[in-house]
Amino acid sequence: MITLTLNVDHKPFKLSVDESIPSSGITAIFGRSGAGKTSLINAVSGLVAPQSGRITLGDKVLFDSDAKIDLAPEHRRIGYVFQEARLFPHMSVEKNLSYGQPNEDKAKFGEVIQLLGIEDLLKRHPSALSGGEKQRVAIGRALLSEPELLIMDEPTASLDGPRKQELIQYLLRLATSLKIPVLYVSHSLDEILQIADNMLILNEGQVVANGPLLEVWGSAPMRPWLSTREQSALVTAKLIGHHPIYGMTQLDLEGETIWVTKVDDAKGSMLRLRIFANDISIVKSRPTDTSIRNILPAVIEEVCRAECDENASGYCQVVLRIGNQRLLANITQWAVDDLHLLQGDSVFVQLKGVSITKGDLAQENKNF
Ligand SMILES: Nc1ncnc2c1ncn2[C@@H]1O[C@H](COP(=O)(O)OP(=O)(O)OP(=O)(O)O)[C@@H](O)[C@H]1O
Repeated sequence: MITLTLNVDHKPFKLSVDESIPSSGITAIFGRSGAGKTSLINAVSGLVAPQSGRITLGDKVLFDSDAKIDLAPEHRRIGYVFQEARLFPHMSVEKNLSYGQPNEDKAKFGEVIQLLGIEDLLKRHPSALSGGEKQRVAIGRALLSEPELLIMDEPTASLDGPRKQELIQYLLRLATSLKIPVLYVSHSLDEILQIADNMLILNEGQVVANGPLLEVWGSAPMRPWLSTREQSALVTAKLIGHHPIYGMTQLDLEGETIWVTKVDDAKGSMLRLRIFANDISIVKSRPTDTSIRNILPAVIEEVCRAECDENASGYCQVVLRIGNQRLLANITQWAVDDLHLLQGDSVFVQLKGVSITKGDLAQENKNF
C-alpha cells in the first residue's frame, strides 16, 4: 500500500491529499490542467517537500513532517519517466540504460531490453532515435534502477498518434510484467482505459475519486469528463471460447454470455469491456426474432439520475445491474414512461456494441 497524506501550499494553489493506493498495478492520476497532478507526483518523488503530511511506500517512510523524515529523491527508490525522454545525449543507448543500474545484472538487462523491444538500438545515440524509441529507453533506464515505484508523467505526450499507440502496446506488456506500482499521469481517457487498473481524479488540488478503474469510471466525478455520446460502463468478462463457425468469441459476464468479435486471448483471460450507454436498449421480455446477439437479463438499479435532461434532449440514464456489475443505458424519457420502467424491475438489455479496452487483466508474468 502507498499512503499519501500531504499538503502542498503554493499560494494561492493548495494540494490536499489523504489517500491510499494499492502497491501493485497502474494507478492513473487524472485531472484538468492545473489540478495538481505534477505537484502530487513531485511530492512523492521528493522533488517538492509538502508543508505537512506522511508519505509511505510499503513499510518505507519517504516523508513524515512530524517525525522530520524527508528522504532525498535518490534514496526513495523511485523510477521517473518524464514527458520528454531526458537521455544523456553523449552516451549510447546501452550506456544510458546501464547508467543507473546499481549492479551489473545481465539477465535483468536482457529481460528489460527485450520487453521494450530496444535490443537493436543499444549502439545508437539518442539523436538517432525516434521519440517513441527514446521513451522506451527512458522507461528501460528507470526500470533498471530497480525502483520500488515507477512514476510516469505523461510519457506519450510528446508523441504523434501512431507512436503513442506503439508506446502504449509496450506499456501494456510492461503492465503485465511489473510487480511494482506505477503512478501514471495522463490527460487521455482512452489511454487510461487501455492500461490503468486504478484511477485517482484530482480537481483543484482535492481528490474527487480514487479506486479501481471500473468503480471510478462509473462514479459522479467522471460524468463531466464524458459527453452524452461517450457515457459508458466498464465491465470485466471471462473468455470462455469461440464460435465454431462464425468469427466470434464467447465471454462470460456474471454467468451470462456476451459475444464479441473474435479475439486471440487465451481461454480464461479476463477482458475489460466498454459498453456505451447509447448502445443499449431495454426490453421487458426477451425478444426472439432479432439480429442482436447479446441480450442479457438485468435489474434496474436507478432510473434518470442527475444526467436526466428531459427538458433539453428528452433522454435520461438508466443504471442496470447484472450480478455485481453495472451498465448504463441512455434512453428517452418517453420510453421510460411507456414501458413503466422502475427501480427494481427485471428487464432485458440488448447490447448493440461492445468494445474491448484491455485484455489479459489477470495474466501472471515474470517478476522484476
Ligand atoms: N512551485 C510552484 N509555486 C507556485 N505555484 C505552483 C508551483 N508549482 C505549481 N504551482 C501551481 O500549482 C497548480 C497545480 O500545478 P500542477 O503542475 O501540479 O498541475 P497539473 O495538474 O500537473 O497541470 P498540467 O496538467 O497542466 O501539467 C497550478 O496552478 C500551478 O500554477
